[in-house]
Amino acid sequence: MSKETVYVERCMGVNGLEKVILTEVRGFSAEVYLYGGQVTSWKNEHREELLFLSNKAIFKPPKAIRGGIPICFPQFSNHGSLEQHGFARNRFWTEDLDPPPFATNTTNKAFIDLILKNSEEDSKIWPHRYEFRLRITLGPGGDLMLTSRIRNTNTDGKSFTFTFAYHTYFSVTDISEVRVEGLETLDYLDNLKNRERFTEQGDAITFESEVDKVYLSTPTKIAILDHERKRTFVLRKDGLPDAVVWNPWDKKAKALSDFGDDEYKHMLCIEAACVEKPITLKPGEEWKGRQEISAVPSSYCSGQLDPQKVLQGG
Ligand SMILES: O=P(O)(O)OC[C@H]1O[C@H](O)[C@H](O)[C@@H](O)[C@@H]1O
Repeated sequence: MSKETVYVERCMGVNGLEKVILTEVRGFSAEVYLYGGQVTSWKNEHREELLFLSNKAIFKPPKAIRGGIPICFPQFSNHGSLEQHGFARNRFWTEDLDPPPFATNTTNKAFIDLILKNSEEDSKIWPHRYEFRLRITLGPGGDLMLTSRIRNTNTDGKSFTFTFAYHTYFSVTDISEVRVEGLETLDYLDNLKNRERFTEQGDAITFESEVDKVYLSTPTKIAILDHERKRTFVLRKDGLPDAVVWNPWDKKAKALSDFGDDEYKHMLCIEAACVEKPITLKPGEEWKGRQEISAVPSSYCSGQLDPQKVLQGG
C-alpha cells in the first residue's frame, strides 16, 4: 500500500517551539516556525537542504532565528526607530484559520496561513492596528511561495508606513563560486558606505568580500547560480521592487554570536524587499508582496556556464 502524503503536519520543533511541516507528493518539504512566521527549511526530493540555517541559530525568543526566511516588518534594517528589521521576526504568529480568499484559486494542498496582529505591547513602539497575513505554499514542483497581505486596521483614521523584506538565506556550496544574474548595471545603495548610491558595473555579480547592498528597482526575476552544485535558484517577486544582497564574510561573521566563523562560505542572502520607497497604507487599505523561489539544474536556466569548464567537461 502506498503511503499517503500528509501535506500539512503540525508538531514541536527546537525548544518546544511550534512548527508546521509542509510536504509535497514528490518529496519536497518545508518547515515553518510560528515563532517569527519563519521558514527554517526547504528541501528538495533528495532531501537536500536548499536554505541556510546556522548551526549556531538560537531558537529562543526574543532572538530571531539565524537563517531560513526571516520576515522584516515593519522596518527593514535600521531604517527607522524600531529594532533592527522590525519586530515580526521575533513575535509569535498564529495560524489563520479563516483567511480571506485569494484572487486566484489554486489547487495547492501544502500550505499554511499565518497571521500577526498588533498587540498592546507593540502599540507602544509602533502605534498602529494591522493584520499581517502570510501564506506559505509548497507547490507541486517544489517551489516555495510566500505571500504577504498587510492591512491597515487603524480606527483613528491614521495611515502607516513601513519597509519590508523576505530575508532569504540561500544555501550555497562555496560563495566564491556563486554568481547572481539579474542585478547587473542597476543602481544600489551600499550599506557599507553610508548607503551611498552607486551603479553596478560589469556583467556578473560574484563574491570575494563582505557585501551589503540594496539594489533598486530590480527586475522581477533574479537567478543565483551555484556552479559547484550545478544548481540555480530562481527568485521571482511581485510588489517588492528592491533586492538586498548580503554576505557578512569572515570578519563580520566572527562578530555574530549566532553564526559560525566559516558559515559565510555556504550562504548568500538575496532579499526581495521594499526599502527605498516605503509603503504607506490608509485605514482599510491592503498591500500585497510575493516571493517565489525554485531550484533547478544550472544548465536549464542559465545557458551561460563557463565555456572553459564546458570545453574541459568540468
Ligand atoms: O543580523 P541581522 O539583524 O539578522 O541582520 C543581518 C543583515 O540583514 C540585512 O541583509 C542587512 O542589509 C544587513 O545590514 C544585516 O547585517
